[in-house]
Amino acid sequence: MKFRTRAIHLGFDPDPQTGAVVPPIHLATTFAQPAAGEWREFDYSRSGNPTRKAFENAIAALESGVGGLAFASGMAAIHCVTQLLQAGDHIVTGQDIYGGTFRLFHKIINRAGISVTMVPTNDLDAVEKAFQPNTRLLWLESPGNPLLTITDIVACAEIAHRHGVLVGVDSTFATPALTRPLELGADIVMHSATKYLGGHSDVLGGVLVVRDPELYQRLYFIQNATGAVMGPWESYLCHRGLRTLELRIREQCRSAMAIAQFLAGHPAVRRVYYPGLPDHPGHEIAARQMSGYFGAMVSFEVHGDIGTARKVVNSTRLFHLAVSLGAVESLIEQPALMSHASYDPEARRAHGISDTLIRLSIGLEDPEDLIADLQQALAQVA
Ligand SMILES: C=C(NCc1c(COP(=O)(O)O)cnc(C)c1O)C(=O)O
Repeated sequence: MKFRTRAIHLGFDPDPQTGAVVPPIHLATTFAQPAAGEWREFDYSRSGNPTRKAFENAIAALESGVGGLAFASGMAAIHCVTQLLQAGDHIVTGQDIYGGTFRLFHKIINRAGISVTMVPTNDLDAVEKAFQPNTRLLWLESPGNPLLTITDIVACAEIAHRHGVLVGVDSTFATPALTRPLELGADIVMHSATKYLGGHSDVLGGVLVVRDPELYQRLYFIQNATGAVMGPWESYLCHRGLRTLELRIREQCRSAMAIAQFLAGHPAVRRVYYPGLPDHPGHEIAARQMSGYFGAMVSFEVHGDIGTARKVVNSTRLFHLAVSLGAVESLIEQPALMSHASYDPEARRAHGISDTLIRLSIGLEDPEDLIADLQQALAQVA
C-alpha cells in the first residue's frame, strides 16, 4: 500500500471489544502483573506505554525501520544517539544544522570528552577528509536548518560505512513522506516530532527509527535508563498527525515553491535558499532524494543589515513571528536573533548564517495570502 494509506491505518485498527476506530490514550504509569516475576508486555510507562508503542510502531513502519523510539523532544532523541558514544570518540556533522544541535554537540557532550568536527556535508571530499580513527558518528541534516543545504545521503552513507562510522540523519525538514533515510543507507533517522509529524504546533516530541535490531536494543536501553520518553497524550497527537502528513507536506511544498519564486524576483531580496529553485546547489539531489518535492521551508536574505531583516519579520500580519516550523500556520523568524542565537556569533557567520537571513515555515494558508503578507512586509524596507 502507498504511504498515505498506511499512514492513515497503521496502529488504528478498530478495538476488538469496543470497535473504537482510534487508539485509546493509556495514562497509566504502571501495569499490574499476574504474579511476582511474571511480566506482561507493559510494566512501567517509562519502559513502555501502549499509546507510545502504537506511535513508535507506526513511525518505524513509515520510515522502513525495525523499531522506533519516541522522546519528550527532538533534542532528547539526538542526545540519546550521542550516548552511544564515549569519551575519546568523535562526531562529524554538517555546518547547516539546528542551533540546539550545535549547542548539544559543542557545549554539553564535549564535556564528556566527545569531540565534533563540522563540515559542509554537501562536499563529499570534506566529509571523508574529516573522518578520524576515533570517528564513530556522521550526523546529517537534509535539508539543513536554516540554509536548506541538501546532502546526498546515499553517498555519505557509503563513505561512512567504508570507515565503520554510524550514519544518523535528522530528517525533520524532509519528513518520511518525502525522504526515508534508512532506505538510502542511513543507520538512524531522527525527527523533531514537534514539527511536521505533529503538524499543529501543539505537541513537543522526538523520534528515532533504526533498521538494525541490535542498534534498536542499544538505543532502547539508553532511552529507558535516561528516561526522556514521550508521554501518552503527545504520542496520541503525533500518531494522529501521521494520518495527514503527506497531504499537508505536499500542499505546503507547492506553496513554498510559489513563495520562493516570488522572493527570487523581489528587489529587496538579495538571495533565496530553496532547493526547488534550479540555481540551488542541491537541486538535482533534492529532486531525487525528496520524491520530486523540495520541502516547505524557505530562507532568504534581504539587502541591508540586521535591522532591515528585523523590520521585515516584525511586519508580517499572517506569518507569526516565532521559532519552530512544520505546522499548519505559517511562521517567520530571524535565525541570527532567534533559532540560531545559540551559535557563537563567529560560528554563525562562519556557517553562512547572516544577520539578514529570514526563515519561513510555510503552512496551509492560501499561498496568495501568504505572498500578499510578504509583499506588504517587504514594502516596509523598500
Ligand atoms: C525549534 C526549532 N528547531 C527544532 C529542531 C530540533 C529540536 O527539536 P525539539 O523538538 O525542539 O527539541 C532538531 N532538529 C531540527 C532540524 C530542528 O529544527 C527551530 O529551528 O526553530
